[in-house]
Amino acid sequence: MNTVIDAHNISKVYNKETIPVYAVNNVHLHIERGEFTALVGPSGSGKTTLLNLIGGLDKPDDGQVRINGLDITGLSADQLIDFRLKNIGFVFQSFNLIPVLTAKENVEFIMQLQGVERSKRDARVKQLFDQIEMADKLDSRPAQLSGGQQQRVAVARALATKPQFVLADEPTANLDSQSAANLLDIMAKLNKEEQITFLFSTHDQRVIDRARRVITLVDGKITSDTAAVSTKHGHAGGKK
Ligand SMILES: Nc1ncnc2c1ncn2[C@@H]1O[C@H](COP(=O)(O)OP(=O)(O)OP(=O)(O)O)[C@@H](O)[C@H]1O
Repeated sequence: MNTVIDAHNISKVYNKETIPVYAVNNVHLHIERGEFTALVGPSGSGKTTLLNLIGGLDKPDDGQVRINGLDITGLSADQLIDFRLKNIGFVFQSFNLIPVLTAKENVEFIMQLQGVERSKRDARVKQLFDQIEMADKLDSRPAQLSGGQQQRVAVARALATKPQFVLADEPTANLDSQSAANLLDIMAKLNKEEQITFLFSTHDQRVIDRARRVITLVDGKITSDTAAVSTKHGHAGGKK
């Protein structure tokens, strides 16, 4: 067992003083290294809230989130920023690239913040742009790239510092079907060849079909957790 994410009975309640909304309601979730898992559920079911709690962008009202055994709910705001930089890659539906920077600079940015020396940065950037099949677009600015290309750069940025896992909140929501399929191919390849752990929320059935495990949230609770047959993790299929 190599648990990367261990969310232990976590809850998040909005509007506590008026009409409380249990956005995440007593959720228990384990993610093992190397998973390729989709979080699905109707609009408002709590997917973004759960990803934000796991990624340390928000704190639960109850319960604990452990990443590689470390309880991140106990960290201060500054410690969390540092922890996120070093351990978690984020991909958002709106890409969130910095418009004035080139694709290369967007990917390099966090490594620069971390003081990674130039030769190591260059080597990592080259490797990542080969992996996202965009070695010819290093110097393009986001506005010169298609949505699919921008999202591939966002995936490269998320991976630049070799995080423990990548959280992707509806990564294909703003992509046409061909770009979505291409992004999924790249994510699946990175997962298979480099054992990068992906947890992504989605409404997109084609994305759901590519996942090896599908977790369904309804009203802030996990209502089903299904693994595909014959994954390398030995999940036998059906309900976990
Ligand atoms: N900052 C907030 N203040 C109050 N309520 C919130 C806040 N953020 C989310 N909620 C509520 O929490 C619930 C879960 O929202 P969340 O965004 O996590 O759902 P979701 O499954 O990601 O939805 P979608 O698929 O539409 O993005 C919803 O009822 C939402 O209205």
